[in-house]
Amino acid sequence: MPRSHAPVVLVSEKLSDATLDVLGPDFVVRHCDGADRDALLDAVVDADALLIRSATKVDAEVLAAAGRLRIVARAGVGLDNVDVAAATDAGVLVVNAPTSNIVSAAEMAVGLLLATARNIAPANSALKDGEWARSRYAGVELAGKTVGVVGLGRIGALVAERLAAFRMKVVAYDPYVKPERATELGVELLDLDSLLETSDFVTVHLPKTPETIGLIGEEALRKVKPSVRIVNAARGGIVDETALALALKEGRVAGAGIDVFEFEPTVESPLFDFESVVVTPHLGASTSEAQEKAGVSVATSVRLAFAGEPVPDAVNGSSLADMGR
Ligand SMILES: NC(=O)c1ccc[n+]([C@@H]2O[C@H](COP(=O)([O-])OP(=O)(O)OC[C@H]3O[C@@H](n4cnc5c(N)ncnc54)[C@H](O)[C@@H]3O)[C@@H](O)[C@H]2O)c1
Ligand SMILES: O=C(O)CC[C@@H](O)C(=O)O
Repeated sequence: MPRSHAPVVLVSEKLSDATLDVLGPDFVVRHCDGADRDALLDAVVDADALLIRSATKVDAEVLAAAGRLRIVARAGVGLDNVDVAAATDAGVLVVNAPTSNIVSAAEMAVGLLLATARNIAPANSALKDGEWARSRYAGVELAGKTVGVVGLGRIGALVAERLAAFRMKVVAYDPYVKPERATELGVELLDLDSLLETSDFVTVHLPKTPETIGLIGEEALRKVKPSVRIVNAARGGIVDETALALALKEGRVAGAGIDVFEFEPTVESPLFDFESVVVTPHLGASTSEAQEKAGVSVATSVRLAFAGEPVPDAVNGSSLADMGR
């Protein structure tokens, strides 16, 4: 492809160097800050492809500004920041990298769960502040406890396998999963209420959809054991932060591990008031391995698309030709 005719790829978030290596000289790569709305709206005007992570919101306004756009490639799993229906209407192919960061996300959830069980974060802070507080930070074991996995998809299944190795009983709620899959994983499928009533830990691995927003909210949090610890490394808003803060305050929940927030980026949440809550700034996919896989995956998809080939990870068609491009 001669450089003067090379498609313009707009990269709106930090992606791995491997992403750019895969694109190579066949593409003109430009960068902008996808979280800066005005900068994004300006830069997208002459982009043929847009490469994003979770902080760039691709909605109808961005798609309308993007006169030449043919593909949006999400270097990760969640597509809640992309209006896929509007992209389809605009003839824009949407792809993600659905397996790139699942191991990292699962390991993060297990890490948060262990951190909440053993008070690792507050004990660390207290000791560094000069306090040797052994009795204050006594915790609980995982072995013999029940963990409820809400959403038994790719990440939920990896979490289930890992927590079974800690000798936990694993139960799950996922009305869309095949019972044979649960059996294969050694997981008992339950309805949501039974999971909430019986679990010592609850870990959420759902996509953010109108159905899942607030699923773990006031009503659900009135059904849990007071000793429960809740982990959300899926999406902010699936666990309602205000309802969780109230449940913690009233002693209806013992602790939580939270990687994702309703509004991101944020430096405020009612959950920050609780020592029993460990928080991280959406780090589930932030490992060198996951970022390399995600970047290579989306760059490969972009190459395939512009070569007129089918793109296996496309979610609203299979090639640019399918989108009338
Ligand atoms: N913290 C992070 O950095 C990070 C990293 C990767 C993914 N994620 C999030 O994790 C989510 C899950 O990823 P995945 O790869 O496991 O997705 P997946 O599609 O493989 O699994 C999601 C599961 O949720 C189930 N589900 C959907 N709607 C449901 C509902 N209303 N009730 C119960 N179950 C429902 C589905 O049947 C599916 O089994 C992603 O959508 C993304 O938002 C976060
Ligand atoms: O872009 C990120 O770093 C987060 C990705 C993660 O939340 C996902 O859904 O894949």
